[in-house]
Amino acid sequence: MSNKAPGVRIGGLTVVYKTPAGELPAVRDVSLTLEPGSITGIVGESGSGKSTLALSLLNAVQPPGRIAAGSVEIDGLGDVAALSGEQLRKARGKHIGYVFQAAQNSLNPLKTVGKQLLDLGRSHGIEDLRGLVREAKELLGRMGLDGARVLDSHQHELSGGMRQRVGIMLALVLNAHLVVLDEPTTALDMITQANILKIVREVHAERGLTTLVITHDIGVVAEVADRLAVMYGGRLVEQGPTREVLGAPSHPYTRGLIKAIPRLVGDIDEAQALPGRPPTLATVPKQGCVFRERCALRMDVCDTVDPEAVEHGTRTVACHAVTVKEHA
Ligand SMILES: Nc1ncnc2c1ncn2[C@@H]1O[C@H](COP(=O)(O)OP(=O)(O)OP(=O)(O)O)[C@@H](O)[C@H]1O
Repeated sequence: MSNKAPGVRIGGLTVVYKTPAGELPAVRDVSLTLEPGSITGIVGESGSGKSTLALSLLNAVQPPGRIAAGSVEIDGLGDVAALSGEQLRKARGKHIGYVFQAAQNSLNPLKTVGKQLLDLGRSHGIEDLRGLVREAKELLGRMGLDGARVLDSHQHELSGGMRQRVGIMLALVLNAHLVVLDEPTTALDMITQANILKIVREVHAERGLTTLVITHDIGVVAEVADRLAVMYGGRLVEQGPTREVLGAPSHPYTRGLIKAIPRLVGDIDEAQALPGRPPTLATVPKQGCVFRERCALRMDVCDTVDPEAVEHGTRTVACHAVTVKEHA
């Protein structure tokens, strides 16, 4: 991979998990482009398939899951869905930096953070390990931590929020140009969360990265993401420039998500929770629109035909009601 921000093209991606009821899709026919140098936010409620999509970028979906269809083309790496073994190991870390959702608990409890950093560096053939440590301290310092102390600590000596920052440091320290952050700041209070995301944005700009941030909280990405992609029941229901999506959401689900966040609505009394619950793998409708059970705009066609993602200007929306309105 060259030394600049890669573009990523996810095409027709379907990822299934084996369940007692057979193989069921957690991500279904998702197409999404990450433009080089952009920050994309993926939002959606729990179970919508966000983490599964993120894992697919590293071809790291584990059994009982598998990529059943589609491709993930990353500039300089090719289709990662077709990579395996050593090629894949090298790509992770050095070309694709990542923090997985459980990062707070994924450190080795028996080794100090510094020892784990050196292991990471060695496993990727880094010769200048002193430089690596310097870089790690610098990143931790920027995130408000005492770098030397953190590197000397074991996992149990760090709070959840500190561990999350360690996770972000590990994702950035090898200088990968594609960075995937899955719920990177959930253990932090709101102010620290905002600060950390500001730093992520700064590092992103300084290094010229392509970044993907995954969260259930649309407010988290509102300030950092250039583009937003909204997932529901394994489908990508709306995507477009953040300002446009937040300012004038098209899909009824996006509207519901935004209405539910007091700090986006501006007034805590006006925030309204979206009624109903998101589907699970077993309850996602097999035909028709996945959102129809909770949708105020439901029409007959929604019960039988899954809406295609249709481009409306800079926006892509998968909703029959929106398509009908646009063409009226
Ligand atoms: N190993 C697995 N086996 C079976 N089903 C799974 C497995 N991992 C995830 N799933 C299911 O796939 C669906 C998508 O899960 P995923 O974790 O990708 O969603 P998510 O949007 O990231 O949610 P969360 O924020 O809660 O992690 C869910 O219904 C989940 O229960």
